[in-house]
Amino acid sequence: MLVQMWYPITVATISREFKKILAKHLKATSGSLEGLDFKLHDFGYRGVSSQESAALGGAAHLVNFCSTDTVAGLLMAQRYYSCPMAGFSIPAAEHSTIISWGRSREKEAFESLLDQFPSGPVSVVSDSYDIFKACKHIWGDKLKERVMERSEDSTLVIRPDSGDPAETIIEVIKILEDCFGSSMNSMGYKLLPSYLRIIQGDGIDLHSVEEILMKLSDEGWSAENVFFGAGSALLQKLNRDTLHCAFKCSYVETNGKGMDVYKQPVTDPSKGSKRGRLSLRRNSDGFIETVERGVGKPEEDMLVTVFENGSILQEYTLEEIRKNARLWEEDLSPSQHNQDSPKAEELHQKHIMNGMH
Ligand SMILES: O=P(O)(O)OC[C@H]1O[C@H](OP(=O)(O)OP(=O)(O)O)[C@H](O)[C@@H]1O
Repeated sequence: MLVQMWYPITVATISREFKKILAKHLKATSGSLEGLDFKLHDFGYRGVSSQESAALGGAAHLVNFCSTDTVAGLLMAQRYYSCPMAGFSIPAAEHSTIISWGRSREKEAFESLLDQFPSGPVSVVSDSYDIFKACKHIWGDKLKERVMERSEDSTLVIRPDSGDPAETIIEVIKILEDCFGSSMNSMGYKLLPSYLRIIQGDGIDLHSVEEILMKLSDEGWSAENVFFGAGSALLQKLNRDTLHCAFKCSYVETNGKGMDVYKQPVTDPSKGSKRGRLSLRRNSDGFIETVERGVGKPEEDMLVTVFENGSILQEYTLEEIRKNARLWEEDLSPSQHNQDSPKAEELHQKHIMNGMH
C-alpha cells in the first residue's frame, strides 16, 4: 500500500498549489477569499487511467476544493472519510450538446440551456465555432436580455475552450464588458455583472493559471470574474518524480540490535536516502522537516502511526484532513509565486518538495 501513496499525495499537493495561487490573486483583487473553494473544478475524470485513479485523485483534490465532476472522488470521500457530500458541480453544456443543433443554430442551442436551467448557475461551452462572435453576437446581442434576466444565484458561466488561455480570456472579458458593462469592486478591480462569469477549462496548469490571473489583474480585472477547470494537469500529468516521492528503508534491527541504513550512490548524490529512525517536526522557520538518526524529540514528532501490521490505528475524516491542509497566511505571500523570478520559482518548488504547509 505504501508504494501507491505517492499518487494522492502528489495530486493533493498540486491541487493545494493551485489554491495558493488562486487565493493570492483573489485576495489581492477582491480583498477576500470568498468563493475560493469553488475556483478550481476537477475536470480530470476522463483523463485518468482507471476508476481507481479517479477515486484516489478526485478525493485528493477535494482536500482543498469543493468543486468537481469526478464522482468517483466524492464516493471515496463518502465511503472512507465520512463526508456525505464533499463537492459540487453545476449543469454544464459540452460540445456535443451544442454542435448537435448544427452550426447555424448555435443561438438556439444556447437558448435551450437558458430555458432548461432558468434558476441556478449554468455553464455553456461557447467556442464550438467562434468564441468571440458567440460572445458578441449571441450572448451579448441576440440573447442579451435573457442573460440579463438571470440573478446572482443563476449565473451564466461562459466557457471558452480553445486558443491561448490568457489571451482568449482577456478578449472574451473585454467583449462581455462592451456588451454588458462592468462595475468596480472595493479593491478597484473590474467585475462583470453578477449574472455573468467565465470558466477556463482548457490548458490549465500551475503556470497558465498564474499567467491568466496576472494578465487579468494587469488589465484591471478581479479574479472574481473567472473559474478554472483542470483535468490532466491535476490528475494525470504527474509521476512519482514530480515531488521526488520515494519510500526507503532507514533502520533495521537484527537480533535486537538496531542499525541505521541508507543508500548513497556515488553516481547521483541526490538519490541518497534518509537514515535511522525518523521523526518530523516544524522548525523555527515554520517549515516541516525530517529529523534523522533517531535524535528527534518524541514530544515534537508530528508523525502518527495510522496503519500497522494490517490494522488501521487512526482514522481521519475529510473534515479533519481539510483542516490540516488549510492555507496559512504565508502561503499567500507573493514571493512564493512570482514565476518571473527563477529564484522564487526554485524556492517555490523546494517548498512543494519539502511539503511546506
Ligand atoms: O485539463 P485537460 O486534461 O486538458 O482537460 C480539460 C479539457 O478536456 C475537455 O476537452 P477534450 O480534451 O475532451 O476535447 P478537446 O480537445 O476537443 O477540447 C475540455 O473541453 C477541456 O478542454
